[in-house]
Amino acid sequence: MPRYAQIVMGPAGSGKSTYCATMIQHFESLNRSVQVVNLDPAAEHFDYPVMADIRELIQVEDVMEDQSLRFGPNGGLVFCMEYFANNFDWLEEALGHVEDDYILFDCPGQIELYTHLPVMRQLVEQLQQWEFRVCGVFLVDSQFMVESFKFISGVMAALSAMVSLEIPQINIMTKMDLLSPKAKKEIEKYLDPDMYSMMEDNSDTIRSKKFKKLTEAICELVRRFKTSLFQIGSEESAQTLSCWFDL
Ligand SMILES: Nc1nc2c(ncn2[C@@H]2O[C@H](COP(=O)(O)OP(=O)(O)OP(=O)(O)O)[C@@H](O)[C@H]2O)c(=O)[nH]1
Ligand SMILES: [Mg+2]
Repeated sequence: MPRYAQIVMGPAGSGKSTYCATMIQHFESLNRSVQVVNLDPAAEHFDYPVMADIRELIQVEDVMEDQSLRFGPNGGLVFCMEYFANNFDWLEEALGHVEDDYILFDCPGQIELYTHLPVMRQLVEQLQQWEFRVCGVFLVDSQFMVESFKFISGVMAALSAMVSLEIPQINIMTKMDLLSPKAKKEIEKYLDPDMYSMMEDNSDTIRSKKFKKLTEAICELVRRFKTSLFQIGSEESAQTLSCWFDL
């Protein structure tokens, strides 16, 4: 029997740990079991029991205190994640060999982990070798997305993770309860958006022709990306993307 994993990603403070804690409650109410692995070596606390915690392997604080390394918080985190990637046997032992497991990986918020560093992809490949079916869950704070240009930026971050990991990915807007009444009224537009008409709505904001051209080029890039995803056969990811863009 395969095992299942969600890689829970997103910028700092987007709600990853809250999502994991909420999913545990949700699974419990369905009488199903789900386990969480904390992969944030700088985590201070979380509201869920963990089956494994990367801090047992390495902690950012220890790396920063090591005078020979001279890392700050971000460099320290990258060092920890690279150390983790070189020690996947620790994870293998922590996961054990329980069939039919469902595991959430609560990841750190440094966006570079999902854009150009190889560690998350290495993790995905390793999990797949251990016969996990892996999907990505990318969280973005909805408060930063209810304006067209911020929305494009959030979508690009999610897209980077999709391109980098090449796994089915669900993109989630979090903290909807904190939206202003006005933003709540407008949210439908962002759940099923038409990027080109959004640009028209904001023509006042786009003062520079060059900026408008750049925005159009980004929309076109996403449209082409969708096509190329179909070509390489990753249809599930392309369908997720189409939930964000009415292309
Ligand atoms: N109101 C509200 N607050 C939320 C929601 N999701 C998360 N929060 C709050 O947002 C803050 C950050 O949430 P976390 O779950 O710690 O975010 P994170 O992505 O794990 O953060 P890092 O691990 O530091 O990157 C906490 O104070 C949460 O209580 C939500 O849906 N609604
Ligand atoms: Mg967290």
